[in-house]
Amino acid sequence: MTTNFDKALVSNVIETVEVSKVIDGQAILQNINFAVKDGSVHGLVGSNGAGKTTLLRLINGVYEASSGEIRVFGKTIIRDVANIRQRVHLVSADGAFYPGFRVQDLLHYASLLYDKWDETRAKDLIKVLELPLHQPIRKLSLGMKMQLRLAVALASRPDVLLLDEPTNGLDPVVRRQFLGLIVQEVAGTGLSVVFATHRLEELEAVADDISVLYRGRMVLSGSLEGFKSHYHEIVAVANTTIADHVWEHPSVLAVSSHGKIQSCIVNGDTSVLRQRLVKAGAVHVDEQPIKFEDLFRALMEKEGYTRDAILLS
Ligand SMILES: Nc1ncnc2c1ncn2[C@@H]1O[C@H](COP(=O)(O)OP(=O)(O)OP(=O)(O)O)[C@@H](O)[C@H]1O
Repeated sequence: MTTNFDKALVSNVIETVEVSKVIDGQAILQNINFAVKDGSVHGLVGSNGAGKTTLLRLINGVYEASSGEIRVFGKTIIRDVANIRQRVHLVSADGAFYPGFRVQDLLHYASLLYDKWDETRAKDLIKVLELPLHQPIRKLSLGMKMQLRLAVALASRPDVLLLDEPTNGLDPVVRRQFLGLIVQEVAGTGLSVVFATHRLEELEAVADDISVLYRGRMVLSGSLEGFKSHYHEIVAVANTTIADHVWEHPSVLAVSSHGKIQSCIVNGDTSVLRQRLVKAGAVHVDEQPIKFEDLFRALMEKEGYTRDAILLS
């Protein structure tokens, strides 16, 4: 039986409802609710080992959920993996390749595998990515292999592209080209993308929505615009250290101090805190937009995720 996908009827191309994954008795993901809007780029970030790859593998049907439900285009995926892989393409550095194949052999193989294979698109991509058609795949560099994976993925004309740390190993010029291709594809074809990465500045440039995982739990999910309008950085300059209790407010996510300059990340209205800071002796209080990277760090710190530097003697 094949699933009859009807993209036109759904606004979320991917939905996970209370999804958990247990491997060898270890809870890898717990009660994950995650939704990807049609035609959007959804960034997936988190600490190392948070469960990003596992979530992508669940969506692509590599893994089966231990509990909960995964819907692709509104349909539960459980027993239709082959059909899903025609429409939901996972690109990751450890994806299987046939190292003895030449680039052109792989393209031929992919053309037989994918129903919607676009030969013209494949040739164009190989050309712009400057990939050597006659070279065995085992002789390609890490970055070239990733570019080949992207070319195969885009030429297979998926509805959803799952990218697992796709820009690892790419030089800055190729990385920019790679991101440009993704954005172009989303704008031109309505492709939806889930983009797992540690490069938060890349996500700020391309993502519509961002979800943050920490130790198998979803700690934040929403639109990048929404985060930017809700979270702000308050910077206070004071001649003395502002007492800890002044910063203690439910809206304050994290506080940091650099001598006379102290700052914090605030969720929501900043007016109460600003007044408290002035009362506590701040001579200058300023509010500025937040970078997602700073919000991410503050969230991780709040979750208790910190690392000390290794001191070498
Ligand atoms: N097949 C497996 N068997 C046992 N444990 C696994 C397996 N796959 C993943 N894990 C564990 O699940 C957790 C989440 O791993 P996952 O690769 O999904 O995280 P990630 O967020 O992609 O990490 P990173 O950013 O470091 O790539 C880790 O603790 C990992 O060791």
